[in-house]
Amino acid sequence: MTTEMTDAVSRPLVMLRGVGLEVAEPVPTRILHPVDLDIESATAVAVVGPSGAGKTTLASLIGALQQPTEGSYRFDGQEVAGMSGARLAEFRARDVGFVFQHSHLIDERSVVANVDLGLVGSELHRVERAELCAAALEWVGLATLGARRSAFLSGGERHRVAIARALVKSPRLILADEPTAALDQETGREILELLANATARGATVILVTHDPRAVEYVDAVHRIVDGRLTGGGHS
Ligand SMILES: Nc1ncnc2c1ncn2[C@@H]1O[C@H](COP(=O)(O)OP(=O)(O)OP(=O)(O)O)[C@@H](O)[C@H]1O
Repeated sequence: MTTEMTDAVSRPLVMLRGVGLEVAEPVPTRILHPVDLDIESATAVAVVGPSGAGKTTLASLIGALQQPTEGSYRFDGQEVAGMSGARLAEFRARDVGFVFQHSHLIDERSVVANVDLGLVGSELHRVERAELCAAALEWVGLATLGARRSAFLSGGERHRVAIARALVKSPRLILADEPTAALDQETGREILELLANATARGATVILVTHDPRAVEYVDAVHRIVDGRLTGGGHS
């Protein structure tokens, strides 16, 4: 095997080297101290730590929702830090599926129409889109609810739809920020399990969470305290 091939096989999907964030306004503030972090492809990891520690900030840098003020961020070997706004938007649209604390569905639309929002910008034919949406809904266990108006769903069902919307384009990365915070215990577990199972589809899953149960579902846990990654471990 050539060196290049070995690199391609073994390199992490997400590779951060000295990635940090300092904001200038209203006063210069260090939000994230330089972080080195590798996340392997098709694994699930949790980012944990106290409130205000910098978990969401780290996730937003990995999801390219904002740019670091220093360091190198390689996604599958490609440098993301320093990409133009248009290329970042392309990267997010193609490679990242976002799941948030609240499901952010459009209540007036059907379940399947909400899932289809995950394909906005794709050039797929309507029939292919419908097939992908149906497959995503089946995967999250809602195959029979496609036509239902989203306003009539339970909290757990809404989250499943949000996960289907994130997964429908088969992104390589899924970023879930506090996905269980608004759910009861049992439903929270189901959602954690569903997200962790996305690794079987080849997705890499990052869970930002306060939920101590999340560690049971992931391959590694990374802890942030006061804007510093204090070490990670495989669970
Ligand atoms: N753009 C910004 N400008 C100023 N302060 C910021 C900015 N982004 C984040 N912060 C601050 O940085 C700190 C870390 O925020 P972050 O949302 O990453 O924490 P967190 O660990 O996700 O917290 P929580 O668990 O409460 O959601 C907070 O004090 C937040 O107010």
